[in-house]
Amino acid sequence: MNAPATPSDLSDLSDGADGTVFNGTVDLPRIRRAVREILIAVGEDPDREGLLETPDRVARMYAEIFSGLHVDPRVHLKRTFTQKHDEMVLVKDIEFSSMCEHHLLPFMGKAHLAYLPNGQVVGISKLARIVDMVARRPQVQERMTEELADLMMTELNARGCGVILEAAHTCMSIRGVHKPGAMTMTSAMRGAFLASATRAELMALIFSTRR
Ligand SMILES: Nc1nc2c(ncn2[C@@H]2O[C@H](COP(=O)(O)OP(=O)(O)OP(=O)(O)O)[C@@H](O)[C@H]2O)c(=O)[nH]1
Ligand SMILES: [Zn+2]
Repeated sequence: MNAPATPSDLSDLSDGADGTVFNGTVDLPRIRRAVREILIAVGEDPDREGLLETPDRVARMYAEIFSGLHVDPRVHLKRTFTQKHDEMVLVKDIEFSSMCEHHLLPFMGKAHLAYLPNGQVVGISKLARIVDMVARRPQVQERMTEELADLMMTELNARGCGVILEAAHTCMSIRGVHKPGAMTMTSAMRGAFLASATRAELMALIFSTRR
């Protein structure tokens, strides 16, 4: 069996076997071939009119929703500016959708990102940008939560940070255990947010104003 292709393998290639061009990071022709195989395996006819373009659509879709594998979210946290503000900064209700690595089905919900600045703050949109980037990978919710916390803590030189994700997993609703409405909550606390008072303040800011 061939070793899985890495981004650097693919970035050297300009054309796929069927003459189409790679986007530099994702092997689109390979995905097309695989989707065609899946259609045959489930008993479909990939040559019927409605399915003719499906392998290509799915390939382009995966290139989009897994684009976070080929980018470094730290770029968004490089530009900080001096601002006296010793209290918590929280951006809450950042909507995201990601892909469960066990079933390749979406999980989607909201991310809440908070940090305690250390003389420098970052543009608030950048916190939403790192959520978007990290979300576009196959993963489990716990890892996504931890990665966001580590990114903020390290890149912002923060005194502390807290990340809370709440998400619905379609692998738990449309199949398997069939529990639509179940929400999975995960949190990752670093530095000053490990103190119960700071953690409690964060929870109150996120959840107490909700109807
Ligand atoms: N901890 C965690 N588990 C997840 C996440 N996404 C999916 N899962 C779970 O991953 C597990 C995979 O379990 P398996 O027994 O290997 O797979 P399965 O037979 O398809 O399991 P069922 O979903 O129970 O039908 C399931 O319990 C999923 O609910 C996630 O983000 N975090
Ligand atoms: Zn799943």
